[in-house]
Amino acid sequence: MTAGLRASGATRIAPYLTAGDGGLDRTLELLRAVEESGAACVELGVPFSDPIADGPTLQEAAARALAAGTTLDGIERTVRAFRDGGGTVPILAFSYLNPLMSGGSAGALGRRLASLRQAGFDGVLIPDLPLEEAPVLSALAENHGLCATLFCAPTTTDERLARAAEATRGFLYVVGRTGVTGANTAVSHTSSAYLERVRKFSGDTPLGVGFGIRTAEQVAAVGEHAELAIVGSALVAAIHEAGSGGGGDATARAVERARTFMASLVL
Ligand SMILES: O=P(O)(O)OC[C@@H](O)[C@@H](O)c1c[nH]c2ccccc12
Repeated sequence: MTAGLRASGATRIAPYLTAGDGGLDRTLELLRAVEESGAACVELGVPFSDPIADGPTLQEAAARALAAGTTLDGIERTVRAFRDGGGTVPILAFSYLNPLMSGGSAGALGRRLASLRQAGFDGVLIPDLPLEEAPVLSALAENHGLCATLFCAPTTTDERLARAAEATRGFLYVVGRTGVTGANTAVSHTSSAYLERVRKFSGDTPLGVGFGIRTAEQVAAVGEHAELAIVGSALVAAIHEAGSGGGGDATARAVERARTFMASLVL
């Protein structure tokens, strides 16, 4: 995955989708649509009742997905169906720790990582994983053939940035600003000083910048320093808006909106 990102040259888009928002059948079609739209990789969000780092848009999307009965097993079946249908875009399970550990008994996390891999996931992104626990989790993920992608934020000290950059796999997720996710609190730019500081520690590791990105201009600005622009809330909101309400084929409208939104991110 890393080699592909570095080699491609241009900034690429990593869309975030909340799995099960609108139902898992819709998620399957959205995966196909974003792959066809040129996504570099997909963050597939596992809905959770207490998503502490998420703003209102993604909280609501998670609540809708849970209300629709979405489970991690169901999400795995969806990714399996996507792979069986020939889908190749890398998919990262974006999940808080709790759903991954909910098997209860010792070894539940390892079993879950194994089944994610079997389903066709390539990696995991766990926003509430403490850096102190990352080496253990990363080793476990690696044993199961998954990469564990770690985060840094503007408040991360140099010392912790060095550790995160060293331990991350795939890319380093650079949280663009403090606060929670959400396109409505977009910053017009993430300071170059911050991204240059991150780059000092990350070397050749690709950087993925996320939080508040919703326009092609922002994607281009991010592209001066990073390989990936991660787009969550704005895309999830656009899809939901197009796909809710009755009449006609709501999923077809949602999927079409995902395509036009992805296209709108390219200058
Ligand atoms: O929604 P935004 O502002 O576009 O930000 C990306 C984001 O959605 C995704 O990467 C994400 C969803 N939940 C998170 C929790 C923490 C960090 C990142 C995330």
